[in-house]
Amino acid sequence: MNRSTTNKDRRLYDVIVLGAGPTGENVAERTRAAGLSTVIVENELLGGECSYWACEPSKALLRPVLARADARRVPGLRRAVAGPLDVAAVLDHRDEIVFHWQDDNQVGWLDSVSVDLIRGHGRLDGPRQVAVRTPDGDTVLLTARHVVALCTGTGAAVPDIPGLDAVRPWTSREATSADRVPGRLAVVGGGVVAVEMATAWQALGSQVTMLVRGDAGLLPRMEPFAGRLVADALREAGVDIRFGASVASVAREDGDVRATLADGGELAVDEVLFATGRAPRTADLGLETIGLTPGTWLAVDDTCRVTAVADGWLYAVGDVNHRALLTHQGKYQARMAGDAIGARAKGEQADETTWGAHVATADVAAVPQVVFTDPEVAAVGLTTREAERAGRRVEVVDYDLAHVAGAHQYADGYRGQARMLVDTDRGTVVGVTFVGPGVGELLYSATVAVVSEAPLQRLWHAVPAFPTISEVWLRLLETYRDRHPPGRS
Ligand SMILES: Cc1cc2nc3c(=O)[nH]c(=O)nc-3n(C[C@H](O)[C@H](O)[C@H](O)COP(=O)(O)OP(=O)(O)OC[C@H]3O[C@@H](n4cnc5c(N)ncnc54)[C@H](O)[C@@H]3O)c2cc1C
Ligand SMILES: NC(=O)c1ccc[n+]([C@@H]2O[C@H](COP(=O)([O-])OP(=O)(O)OC[C@H]3O[C@@H](n4cnc5c(N)ncnc54)[C@H](O)[C@@H]3O)[C@@H](O)[C@H]2O)c1
Repeated sequence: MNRSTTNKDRRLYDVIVLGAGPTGENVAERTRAAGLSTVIVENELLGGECSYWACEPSKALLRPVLARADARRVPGLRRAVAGPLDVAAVLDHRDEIVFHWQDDNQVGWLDSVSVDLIRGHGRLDGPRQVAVRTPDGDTVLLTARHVVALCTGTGAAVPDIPGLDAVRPWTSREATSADRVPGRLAVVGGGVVAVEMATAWQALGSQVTMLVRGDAGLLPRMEPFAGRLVADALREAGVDIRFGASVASVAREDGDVRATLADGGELAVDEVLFATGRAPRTADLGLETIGLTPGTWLAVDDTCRVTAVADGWLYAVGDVNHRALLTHQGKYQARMAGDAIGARAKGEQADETTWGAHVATADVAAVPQVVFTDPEVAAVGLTTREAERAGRRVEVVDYDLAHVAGAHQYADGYRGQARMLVDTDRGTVVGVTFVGPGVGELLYSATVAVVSEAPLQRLWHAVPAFPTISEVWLRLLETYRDRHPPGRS
């Protein structure tokens, strides 16, 4: 007997959320807070990629690496931290941070906000309809009175290279959950996952080789000096970085992974990590039942409503809409979209004005990101290249962080760089990039400056404490002022 066709359970909710990553959880919390009955469907672990195979475990691996690097730059402390990392302790701590890949804590939280949970794989089955295949083979049919919110995130995108399946390469999942250190690790890609994981595994004992296609350098979406400073530091740490290196094929022979490069070169390693970007988890979501194409990113308006669907019942929030693939942006979108859903369900107009209560304006104007390498990279708003492409009139203000008193205190021989982009028409800050040890915690100040569109004249009154690295703000303002003395047109 086929239980899936006989054991059907039908339920009605105001809101159905597919995917209980950080985004889905926050959508559900907001729609519930608006008084809407809400169910969330999850087919792996509550907390999503971020909690178990992305942000949390990667930062648990990186924190000791960065803390040790910082300590080694403090006179009087260097010798105390000269030894290798305690790898077993680092991996144990990582396991604790991810709750040993158990989600009981999150289940308690969901209960506390009165959101129902159905475990299983959800698929759309026509407008406002969702069919959930549960782990025991039953099907639960859900109907949404108001909204279905797709928050299904992304998985690793791996290129179609001959031999790849047989090699069983690492993706971000293995790179964040591995329980032993490969002797030799190849990292394909030069983006954020690649640089963070190269930093972590090199420090944990692997000999890391980075294979980076093209000549755009590392972190190609950021200011070029960020990738240069990170590359310099990775090389000093012993990483072999090969630019212009494309992998043509891979094979596993006698336990080794052998990568053949497009230029004919070869590399033998114990594991290969493909850190080559993300793909939306929309291939098996039933998109075809509502006229959309499976496997595609879902384009949305600023309230996260899917633009290609009529009647406004479908939202796509977080990574899956491709606006900004970051946990904090997904949660921000979730707050805005969840409140918009609540308002619309009451028959009210959503506030869609720029920076309004129901729109994710920051996705296009002020996305903050910290890359947890040594040195850290912290950036928000436009880069110089993005400003040029958008035809924005900006002035670039650079400052060497090594000249800031707080940086001297922070580390002997501090190396770092800061860039501020000033909108010359409006006299406001539209982009900031900091590179250097400890700059991650400076980023919120830059985010507030960009989001508040505070005139530079007012920022002079935001006095940074002496002697902190945040005095770089004063130096950036002075640099700009000295180029534009009063009275000079
Ligand atoms: C290695 C790595 C490190 C990262 N580090 C950071 C960082 O430091 N800071 C940061 O801001 N971002 C970081 N990110 C990005 C961050 O992980 C994502 O932006 C974030 O997880 C997106 O959240 P989400 O809820 O949209 O999707 P996800 O976290 O992917 O969650 C989606 C959920 O939906 C579930 N699901 C999918 N399809 C279905 C279905 N059909 N039915 C039921 N459930 C389904 C999945 O099982 C999953 O639980 C990192 C990413 C990687 C890969
Ligand atoms: N600290 C953080 O905030 C953090 C950390 C990790 C990941 N993330 C987010 O997760 C997302 C995914 O990160 P990612 O590093 O996987 O993607 P990415 O898009 O940042 O980088 C992908 C890299 O792979 C390269 N690449 C793509 N296809 C390739 C191919 N076929 N062969 C060789 N190289 C190829 C690209 O040129 C690029 O260098 C990003 O949007 C990032 O913001 C954030």
